[in-house]
Amino acid sequence: MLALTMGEPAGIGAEIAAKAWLALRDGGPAFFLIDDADRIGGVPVERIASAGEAAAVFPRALPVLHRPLPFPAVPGQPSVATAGAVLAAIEEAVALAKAGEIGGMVTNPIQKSVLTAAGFPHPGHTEFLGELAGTGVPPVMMLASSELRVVPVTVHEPLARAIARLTPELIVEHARITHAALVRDFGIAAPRLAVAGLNPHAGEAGTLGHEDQAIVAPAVRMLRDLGIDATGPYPPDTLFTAHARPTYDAAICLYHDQALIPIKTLDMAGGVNVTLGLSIVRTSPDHGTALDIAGKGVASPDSLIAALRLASQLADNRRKRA
Ligand SMILES: NC(=O)C1=CN([C@@H]2O[C@H](COP(=O)(O)OP(=O)(O)OC[C@H]3O[C@@H](n4cnc5c(N)ncnc54)[C@H](O)[C@@H]3O)[C@@H](O)[C@H]2O)C=CC1
Ligand SMILES: NCC(=O)COP(=O)(O)O
Repeated sequence: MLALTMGEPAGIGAEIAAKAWLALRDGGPAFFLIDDADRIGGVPVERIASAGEAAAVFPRALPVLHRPLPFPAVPGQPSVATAGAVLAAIEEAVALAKAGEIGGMVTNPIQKSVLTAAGFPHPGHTEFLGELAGTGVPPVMMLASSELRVVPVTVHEPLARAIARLTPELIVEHARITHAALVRDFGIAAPRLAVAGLNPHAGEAGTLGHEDQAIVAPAVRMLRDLGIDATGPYPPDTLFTAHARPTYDAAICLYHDQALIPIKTLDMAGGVNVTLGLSIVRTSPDHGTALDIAGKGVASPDSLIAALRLASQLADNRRKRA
């Protein structure tokens, strides 16, 4: 059983949750929604009092752990007034996962600017979950699809600051956490990591920037010394071609867009965001709140369905290895 959080109530979360239930009600994986049950439309809904009731309900209705909003959300118009409920749903799913009542949690997208305005101190779920369910290593973001897995070493920060923060140690730490997760959660016995360069042509032997030789290449050497099958730095413009992708299990990328542009361009509908390095399983769709189409009935549930399926697989793999 998986828990799905409400995400931003003014976004597409409730709509894609209902559509995902329609797609999965026969074959699963089963999930329940933590949200205000009164605002879920278009599908049969049943309130549940606990996670344990969800499995029996799922084949006939979308099970909802009813957590009322302080006032009705207006599609496309997020409000700081619902921030408390949004964050409480995430905390409740984490608590259920830590208690072993669910196999994992899937998060609907949050409107980060609104949560920041409400005083939320984290850039996103990833860092918040690191605080709630960390394992002594930093939480690491992975975006995964059937064609590509990417891990950005730096994430939600201005690009200039991200580049200034890059060190061999930071790259090695992210690559090690990725390697461990590929073994434990994805069931890959000997993962191959490809490390992207930073500059055009991975620095062209130092003539187009020093970072590839001074920071990225030493990180790759350190990883190989640790027994990890890491190679690079690779010129970023050819690392994601159809020819290159089958040669590695995950690409370690140096900043947010280096990782997310290729995967969203290749497979926006099938891409899933996974947080590595947690004590629990967490996935989410790769897209955001889509305020521009909220309430219009046109949102695609495909990435959420992929996130639910992947969370279920990761939970199964963890159970088997435990
Ligand atoms: N895991 C999370 O909580 C995430 C949250 N966000 C947040 O979402 C908010 C909006 O971010 P944007 O950059 O505008 O990205 P976005 O993904 O919400 O929207 C980008 C474009 O894709 C379309 N789109 C997104 N999901 C769709 C779907 N399921 N079906 C059909 N069309 C879809 C939107 O209509 C829009 O035109 C921001 O606050 C951002 O921080 C963004 C990514 C992940
Ligand atoms: N751009 C990816 C993203 O915003 C996901 O963030 P998170 O909320 O999963 O940390």
